[in-house]
Amino acid sequence: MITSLALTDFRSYASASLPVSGGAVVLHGPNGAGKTNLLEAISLLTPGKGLRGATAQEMGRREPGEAVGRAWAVMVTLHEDGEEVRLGTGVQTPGAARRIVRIDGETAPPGRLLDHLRPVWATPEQDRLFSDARAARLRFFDRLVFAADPDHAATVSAYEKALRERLRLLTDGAEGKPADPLWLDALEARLSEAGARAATARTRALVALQAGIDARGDRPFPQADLGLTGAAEEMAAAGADEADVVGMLGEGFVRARGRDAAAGRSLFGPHRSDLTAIHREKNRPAAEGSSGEQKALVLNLILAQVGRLAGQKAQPVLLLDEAPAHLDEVRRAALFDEIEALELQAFMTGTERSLFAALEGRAQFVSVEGGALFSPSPLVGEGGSRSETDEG
Ligand SMILES: Nc1ncnc2c1ncn2[C@@H]1O[C@H](COP(=O)(O)OP(=O)(O)OP(=O)(O)O)[C@@H](O)[C@H]1O
Repeated sequence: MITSLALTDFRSYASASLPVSGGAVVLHGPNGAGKTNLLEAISLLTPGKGLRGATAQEMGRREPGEAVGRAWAVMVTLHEDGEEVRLGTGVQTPGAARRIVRIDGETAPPGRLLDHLRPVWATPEQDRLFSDARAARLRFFDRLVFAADPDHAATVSAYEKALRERLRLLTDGAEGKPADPLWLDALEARLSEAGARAATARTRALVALQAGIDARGDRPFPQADLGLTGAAEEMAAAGADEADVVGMLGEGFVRARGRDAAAGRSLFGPHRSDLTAIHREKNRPAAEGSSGEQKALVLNLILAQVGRLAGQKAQPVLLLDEAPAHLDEVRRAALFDEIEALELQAFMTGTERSLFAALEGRAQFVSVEGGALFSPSPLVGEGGSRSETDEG
């Protein structure tokens, strides 16, 4: 459980800190107050670019007129099996491109964060997840996969790195410098192995997720029948050996060389796989659903996933940006009840406190305004009041 949070020169925050209670934390305040920035900060305590998909440079605070973002830091303290663990991330020089990760003060590879915390998020961008571009949907799904299967993050990033290198080699070749065939073979071998591993992990996660969704039939959220497109995923789902998937991908990459070089894009491989969903009750593709329906489908998927992770040492933490605003009252109440029932830690944003009326007395309410955080409400289980203000 996250017990405190501190930000330094992160986005709109010069310096802010917040003691956090377990369960639901409601961040409310006007547009532009910094609510999403706070969720983004927590989303950086997992490998990747966080919930905005932004670069480390964009995250450093800039005063008007400043061209380069400052050095920034995000720190959280966790309670884990009775022990305190400190996770931190940030950059030490203004404008640095690569953020570093610290666990209990020691520099650590980002993947180690997943030993402690598994943030899962839903943002307004996902309201059109199923009708949106394929790449965004696959990224969303991959994140759900690696919340339960940390190795998947490393697999996907190794795959993407090899894919970029192969394309560079092929496009250099198209400009007259022939690609070194041995290097190309080596890259494609690496790609095929990582690609097969990723496809297998996705397929396994899909089965588990679908089971989780099916077990949630009594909830007032729409259910999805999920599927994965992509030759590698289809082979994995049919029970093929991973070695056979590696072989199929290897041949595919060789065949695609000329086409990829001409197009300047990688047109073959499991980076082009897709998550499909049928709205079960309506028996229609989720892509045709309204944004409210898509949001509810996405939340059901996320809740099924965090439900699987709840109670494990590496704790799931749910980050819901403006989710309640997009749900009707019944689903909103169901969401809040579920967060409580699963004993999840969840940070939720909304412009109006009234959207969270059902949580009054059951959650920590934090008012966010102008880069400052204020939490005057009595905290659940503590009987007293606690307040915290920081300069913005
Ligand atoms: N690097 C940065 N330096 C300084 N300010 C920043 C930086 N990046 C973003 N901001 C500011 O943060 C504010 C946006 O904060 P955020 O997105 O968290 O708002 P919000 O409270 O979620 O608003 P909404 O309700 O509209 O979604 C904007 O005013 C933006 O200018």
